[in-house]
Amino acid sequence: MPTATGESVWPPPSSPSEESQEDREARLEQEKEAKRVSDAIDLDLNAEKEAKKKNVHGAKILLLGQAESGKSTILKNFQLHFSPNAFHAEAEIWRPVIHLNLVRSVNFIINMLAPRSASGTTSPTLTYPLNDSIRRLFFSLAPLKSVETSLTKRISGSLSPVILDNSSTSADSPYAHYHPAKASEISVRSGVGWKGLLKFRRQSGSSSETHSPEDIQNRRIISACADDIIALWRSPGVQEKLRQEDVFLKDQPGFFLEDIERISKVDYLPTPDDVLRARVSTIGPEEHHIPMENSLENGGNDWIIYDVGGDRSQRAAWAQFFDDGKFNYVSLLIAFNQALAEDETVNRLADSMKLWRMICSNKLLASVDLILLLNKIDILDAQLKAGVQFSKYVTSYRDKPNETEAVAKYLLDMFTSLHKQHSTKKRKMHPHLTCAVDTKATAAVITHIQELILIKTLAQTNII
Ligand SMILES: Nc1nc2c(ncn2[C@@H]2O[C@H](COP(=O)(O)OP(=O)(O)OP(=O)(O)O)[C@@H](O)[C@H]2O)c(=O)[nH]1
Ligand SMILES: [Mg+2]
Repeated sequence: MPTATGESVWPPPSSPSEESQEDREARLEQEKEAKRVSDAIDLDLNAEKEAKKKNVHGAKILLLGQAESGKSTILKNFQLHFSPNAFHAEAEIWRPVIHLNLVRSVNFIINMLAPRSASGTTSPTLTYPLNDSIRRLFFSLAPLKSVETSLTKRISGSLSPVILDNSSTSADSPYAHYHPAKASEISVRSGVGWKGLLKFRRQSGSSSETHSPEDIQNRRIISACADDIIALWRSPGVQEKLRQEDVFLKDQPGFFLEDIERISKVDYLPTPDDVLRARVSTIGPEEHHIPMENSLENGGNDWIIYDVGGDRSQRAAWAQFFDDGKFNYVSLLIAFNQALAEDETVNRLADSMKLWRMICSNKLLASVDLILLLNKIDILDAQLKAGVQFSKYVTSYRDKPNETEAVAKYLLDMFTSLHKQHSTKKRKMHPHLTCAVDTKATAAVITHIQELILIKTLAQTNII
C-alpha cells in the first residue's frame, strides 16, 4: 500500500471498520500467538541475563570429605573435563610431585629396613639382618634423601613444608618421616599456590624452573637410581618385611614404584592418569575457577569448585562455607575401610557417617542439594576380592554377601536413610559410586551433575 511519500509498508495496517468478524478473530488469534512467542523470547533472554549475572549456568560446588577421600582428584577430573587443553598444558608441573611421591616411597622402605632400637629410634650401632645386596642398595640410593629435600622445598616454596603428623621419630632424625605403616606426605597450603609458584618459576627468566640446574640434577639422580629402585622394590626380603609390618604400599596414595621405568626417564612427561594419581594433601580451603574451553558448555560460564583439606585439624575451616546461598551443591566424598591417618582408632566409615550427619543436619545448608560420592569403589572391590570381610567393619551387615554390589547398595541405603533422618528441610540428594582415578567413568558422573545444574537453573528461572 503506497504511503503519502509513495513508500509501501508491509503488512498493510488493518482497517477494523472494513474487517469481517471472521478476519477479526483470526487477527486477534495471530496477535495473541505473536505476544506469546515474544514473551517466551523475553523470558529466555532474561533467564540468560540472570544466569550470567549469578553465574548459575556454571556451578558452584563445595567438596567435603575426609583426608584422602579423593576431593582434589575429583577436582582434577572437573578440570580435565571442562578445560582439557589447560589440564594437558600444566601436566609438566606435576612431575616434581610425582617424583616426590616416588622418592618418598623409596625412602620409606629404606627407613623401615634401617637399624632401629627397641624404642623405635634409629641407631646406627644396632644391626638389622640385611643381606649384602640390600646394604649395597642403601648406599646407592642414599642420594634420594637429598632429592626428597630439594623437591619438598621446591613444591612448598620458601615456606617450610607442612608434614602431616604421622612421623614416629624426632624431627631431627634422618628418618624423621618414618611411620610404621605409611610413607609421609607433603601438604601444601592454599596460600602458597604451589602450582602458581612452579608456573611462575617456569615462565620467568630464561633458565626455567623445570630446566633449572637443580631440577636437571634431581631428574638425573632419579634416572641413575632407577635400576636400584627396581631391585629394592622387587627384592623378596623387602616384600617379606612389608608383609610382616602389614604395610600395603601399593594401596597408598601416590604409589609410583611400579611405574619407575617410565617415570624415571629424563624426558618424562606425566600423563593425565599420572596426574590423577599424584598425591599432595590440601591445607586450607581453595577456590578453583574452571573455565569452559568449549564455550557451548554451561553457557560458557566458569564452574567454581571449592576444595578443602579433609584432615581433622583442617575441618574447622569448613564452617566459613556453610551458607546455602553460596552453592548449587555440596558434595561429600566417602572412602571405605582404612583408619584415618590422623587417628588410627577412628574407622573411616564411622567418621564419614558422622560428617554426613553433620552436613545433613546443618541449618545453614538446609536448602542446598547434596551429592554423595562413594569413592574409591575400585579399592573396595579389590579389598573384598582379597578376602576383607565387610561385616568386620560394619557388624550390622552380618552375613550378607561379601560382594561389591551388595556392599555398595548397603552403604548407599545407609547414607540415604541418614539423609532422610537428619535433614531439617526436604531437599534432594544424588548418590554415585565413583572411582576418581578412572576419568571415563567420572566423566559420566560430571555429565550427570551438569544435567542436574541445568534442570535446576531452568526451574529457578521458571522455564520449566
Ligand atoms: N584407587 C583409587 N585412588 C584414588 C581414588 N580417588 C582418589 N584416589 C587417590 O587417593 C589419593 C588421595 O586423593 P586426594 O584427592 O588427594 O584426597 P583429598 O580428599 O583431596 O585429601 P586431602 O587434601 O588430604 O583432604 C590420591 O593419590 C588419589 O590419586 C579412587 O577412586 N581410586
Ligand atoms: Mg585435597
